[in-house]
Order: sequence, then structure tokens, then C-alpha cells
Amino acid sequence: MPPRLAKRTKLSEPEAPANAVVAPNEDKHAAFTAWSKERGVEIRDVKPAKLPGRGLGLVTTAKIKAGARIIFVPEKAMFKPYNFLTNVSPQAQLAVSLLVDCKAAQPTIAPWAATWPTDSDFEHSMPLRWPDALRCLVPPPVEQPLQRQEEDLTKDLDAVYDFLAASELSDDDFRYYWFIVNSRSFHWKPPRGKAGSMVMCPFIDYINHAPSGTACNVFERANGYEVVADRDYAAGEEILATYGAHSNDKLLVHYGFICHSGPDSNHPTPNPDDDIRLDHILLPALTPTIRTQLQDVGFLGGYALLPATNELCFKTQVAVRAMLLTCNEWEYFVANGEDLGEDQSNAVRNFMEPLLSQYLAEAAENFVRIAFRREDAIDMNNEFGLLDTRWTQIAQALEDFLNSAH
Ligand SMILES: C[S@@+](CC[C@H](N)C(=O)[O-])C[C@H]1O[C@@H](n2cnc3c(N)ncnc32)[C@H](O)[C@@H]1O
Repeated sequence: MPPRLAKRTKLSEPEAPANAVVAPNEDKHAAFTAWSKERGVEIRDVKPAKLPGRGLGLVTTAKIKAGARIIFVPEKAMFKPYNFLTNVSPQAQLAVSLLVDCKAAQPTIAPWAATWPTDSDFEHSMPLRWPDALRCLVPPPVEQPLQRQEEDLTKDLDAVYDFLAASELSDDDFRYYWFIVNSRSFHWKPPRGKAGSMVMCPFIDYINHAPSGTACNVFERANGYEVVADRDYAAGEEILATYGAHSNDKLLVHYGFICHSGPDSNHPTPNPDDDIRLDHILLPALTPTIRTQLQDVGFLGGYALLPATNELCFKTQVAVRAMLLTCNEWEYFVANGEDLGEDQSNAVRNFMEPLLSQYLAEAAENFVRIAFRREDAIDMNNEFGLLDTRWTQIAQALEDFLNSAH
């Protein structure tokens, strides 16, 4: 059963969600760590810390050996959705459950909620929360996932509309917890074939993201979630986890940040999971017949330049060859990943170069627009920083490809 809502709850406190039960001068992170342990979470040699540019994260307090268990969150410590709303998405169900708990007369998760980002943090980081004047500056490949996220939120808001009205809760209240779920929830499938759901896992949700193959391992065990060291750690290092092999477009839309992987932030190497989507330049260059042909084999769209290897992805190779080759030659390439006769890589490159140059010119125009808008903007450094970083990554990848030898 969900806890009872506090009577006449004061709604919409965007800056400080109703989670400030911990006394202001008490260290809320120490209080939450103790609360997590009481709830059964195992925590070894890590503590929360403020980290520049990424809010809070977890750092080691002692040396940790590769393979050591760092955190374990048993199923009983998880926050699971109440099941009083049916026919709503798992995200909406969990968001409403958090909202109801946090607005209750006696919230059960107050020490935890006190450690979460504020609504203002989301306002500055999540493109969905940005004003149109900024949203129109996102790179074209970000537009579609952003649109999709907006539709999901709208659908979820519609689904919980009656419940919110009856409980005197506002859309803003719901939206805050929807973003909390968006950026820090887990999927949990209990053993013995019971239905799974989205859940919150205390303490693990402090962990920041790093690209695939560069972070601790997070395992979904039969009885809970476990974080295991991927390598030896010295004291004072940040431990990270991989939220998924996400491109920076996905990280920006879904989590409100962009990854610069690399040991030295002055010379960041590309995020190995990143791709520079090319659909908006390549699709219009394909004839309707070729598009139909590509659709039939599942190769229509999802074209990309891969900055980590400075290559066009296989789908792009296939799409351009569909324009250049006979059907027989093309089918051979699709099946074997190599050309039947002469290697067509240079022909593909020649086809792509004017399109990539056009995208580079688009990036240059956007730098000017961003700089112009930035002059008058107040308190929008994070937003402009994100826009500038993503366009810079795109321009850099395009230049690297265009300048590389044939
Ligand atoms: C699960 S939470 C991690 C804890 C979070 N940093 C906090 O302050 O509560 C996920 C959020 O952390 C931030 N984040 C995670 N990884 C990051 C990274 N590599 N760089 C910058 N921000 C990151 C983003 O705001 C993301 O939405």
C-alpha cells in the first residue's frame, strides 16, 4: 500500500522537492549512506562526493582489488512501484509511486530523495526542459529522440491526469519524478517468473556513467544488483558504470550530459560508443527506389560516422553502394561485407564527401547562432556548454574524416 498523502500538500516546489526531511545542517549524504545500510545495502570502500561537471558520484576511500564487490543492493532494499494505477507505463507508475511517497505525511524514502538533483538541475541539463529558442539549436539527430521523449512524457501525463487531479498533485510534481526515474532507475525481473518492473536502487544511483569497457561491472543477480570492480582502484578514484553503449546524442536527450571519454579532459578521445548520425544528409540523397530496396532489408536509416575509428558504419556503406552498384553487386556486398569486384570504398567516400562537407557548413552556421544567442542568455551556461560541445564533437568527427587520406 502506498503511504497516505499529507493533507493539503503544498504542491510544485520545483527548486526543492518535498524531500528535505533531513536537517539542513546535517550531512545528508552521510545520513543516506547510513539509511541505505540499515535497509540492507552493502557498501565497501566508497563514499559519495561532489565531482566537477557531473554532480555527485562515488569515490573510493581505500584501495579496491579487481573483482571485489563494491556495492550490493538486495531486492528488499529496492523501491518498487505501488500497483494502484493500471494501464500506465512502467516509468509513469514508478514516478507516481515516488511522488506519492515523497508527498506523504511520513515519506519512507526521505533521506534518499534528499540526495537527488533538484528540478532546476533538470531544467538546465535536460533538452526537453529547454525553451524553444535553445531546442532549435540541437543538432538534427537529437531532434527525433527528443520528440519521442516529449511524446512519451505527454502520454504518461495524460495517463495519470485523473489521479493527479484527485490527489491535488500537479503536472510539475509528476514531471520532476518522471525525470528522476528517467535518469536513475533500474529494470528488475524477480526470480521465479514473476513480472518485472522499473525500480529504484538506493546508493547505486550515485554512480556516474562511462563508456562500454571502461567501468565497473553491474550485475543483476537473482537476489539483487551487484557492482564489481573491473580493475584495481587506488583510494580517491571515481567508480563509474556503463548505463548502456549510448551515443552522446542519447546521453544528452536521456540523461542531460555528454561524455568526453579520455584520460585528459584537454584532449578528450571520442566516446567509443558514440556515433555521428547522418540520416538527415544521406536519406534525401537516396532515390525512392533505393529507399524501398533498403527498407526491405532493414537498412533504411541509422546511418553514422563512427568517430572512434573514423569510419562510415556498415549501414552507410550498404546504402551508398545501393546507389552506386548493380543489384547483384550490391547483394553480394550486403551478404559478404566486401565488394564482389573492385573495392568500392573510394566511390562511397566520393559520394559522401559533399554531403559531409554540407553538414560541416551546417555546424559552422550553428556555432554562429549559438554564440549570438549566448550573448543575451542569463544563467544558461550549462545548456550552451552542452550545445557547443556536441556541435564541436560533430564538426571534429566530420573534419577528421574529410581530412583523412583516401
Ligand atoms: C544515476 S545519476 C548519477 C548521480 C548524479 N551525478 C547525481 O548528482 O545525483 C545520473 C545523472 O548523473 C549525471 N552523469 C552521469 N554520468 C555523467 C558523466 N559521465 N558526466 C557528466 N554527468 C554525468 C547526469 O546528470 C545523469 O543524468
